[in-house]
Amino acid sequence: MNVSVLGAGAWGTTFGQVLADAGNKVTMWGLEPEIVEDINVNHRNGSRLPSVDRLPESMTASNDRAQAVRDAEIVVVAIAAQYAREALAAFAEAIPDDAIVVSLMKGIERSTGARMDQVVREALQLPAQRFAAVSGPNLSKEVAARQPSATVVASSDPVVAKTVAQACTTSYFKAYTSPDVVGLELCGSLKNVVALAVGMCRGAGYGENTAAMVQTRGLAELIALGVASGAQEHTFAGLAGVGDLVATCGSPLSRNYTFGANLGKGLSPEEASRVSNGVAEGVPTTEAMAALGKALGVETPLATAMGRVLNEGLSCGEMLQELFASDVSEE
Ligand SMILES: NC(=O)C1=CN([C@@H]2O[C@H](COP(=O)(O)OP(=O)(O)OC[C@H]3O[C@@H](n4cnc5c(N)ncnc54)[C@H](O)[C@@H]3O)[C@@H](O)[C@H]2O)C=CC1
Ligand SMILES: O=C(CO)COP(=O)(O)O
Repeated sequence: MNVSVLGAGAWGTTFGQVLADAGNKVTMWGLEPEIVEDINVNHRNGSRLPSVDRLPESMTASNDRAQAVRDAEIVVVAIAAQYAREALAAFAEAIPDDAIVVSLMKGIERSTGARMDQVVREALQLPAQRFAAVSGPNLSKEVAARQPSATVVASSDPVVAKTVAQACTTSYFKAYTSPDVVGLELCGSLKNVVALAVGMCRGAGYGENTAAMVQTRGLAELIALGVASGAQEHTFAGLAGVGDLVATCGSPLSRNYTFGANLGKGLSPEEASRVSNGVAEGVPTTEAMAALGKALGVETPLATAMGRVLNEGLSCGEMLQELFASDVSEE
């Protein structure tokens, strides 16, 4: 198939390689002219994905929006979540009327509280049947090294989910399908907030018990928010839920975990941001997660405490005390 990938960051480029390995013709669109040139001339993305020496020949890149999506049967979006709406508006006229649009993004829009399925569909005036979301335990460097990994493709249309899953299936990358778009979106975006908190505990020097406590209580928050939003509970027990939580909360390859670890070591959010290699989506999503909890009447002690870390400079010890402050209650 002809597939266009909008956003030539670490994951956009890695997923482009997966699609090319699966036999598709892949056109990347990148904002940065030097990245587009690097892909076309050197078959590399040295700034965002330096671990890959040579990208497949069937991957090319363009700065020209109309040219990048002209023949697309599938358009994949991998842009930092807070900029997605504005960036996509510029593609609205150019994307072919029958193309499927796939979001790889894991964030909540801070200014509106919208999930990425909502942002993409609003920005492109896209019916639900032409949308799919992809989410799972997919640390880009590991997938780029073609280590065996799996993901989930969710769409309200099972044919669309299957089409996208087939388009990104390779000998090392396995895609499962799901009808639960809302659950998948919430798993992918909200686990980043938990990864910030677990990373913070690790950076501060705490061990397995503390990390397990924060990760598990975080999962409980994800499930409560998901169920109140109409998601299916079992999505949270799958690859996109527990699977991605385990990968992201356990790896220094995760930007969210690393951002949190730097906070735990005593860096301010601004300092942690400066040394971050790529977008840490959990930072703007923290506020959105706490706001979602308020709107749905769901308690979000972890997101609320992490919000205070980011906005008021709470230390890791103070953040954990916030979690301990509630009355004795059933788990
Ligand atoms: N890296 C990973 O392991 C994974 C990342 N994701 C998600 O995929 C999304 C993209 O992540 P990465 O590519 O890794 O991030 P990155 O930080 O490497 O790249 C971000 C991309 O957003 C683009 N961008 C930023 N502002 C823009 C604007 N105003 N207009 C157009 N483009 C703009 C940048 O040019 C860049 O291509 C994020 O939501 C992330 O959570 C999902 C799974 C795995
Ligand atoms: O979502 C990811 C792995 O599944 C990537 O996590 P980071 O965005 O924290 O690097």
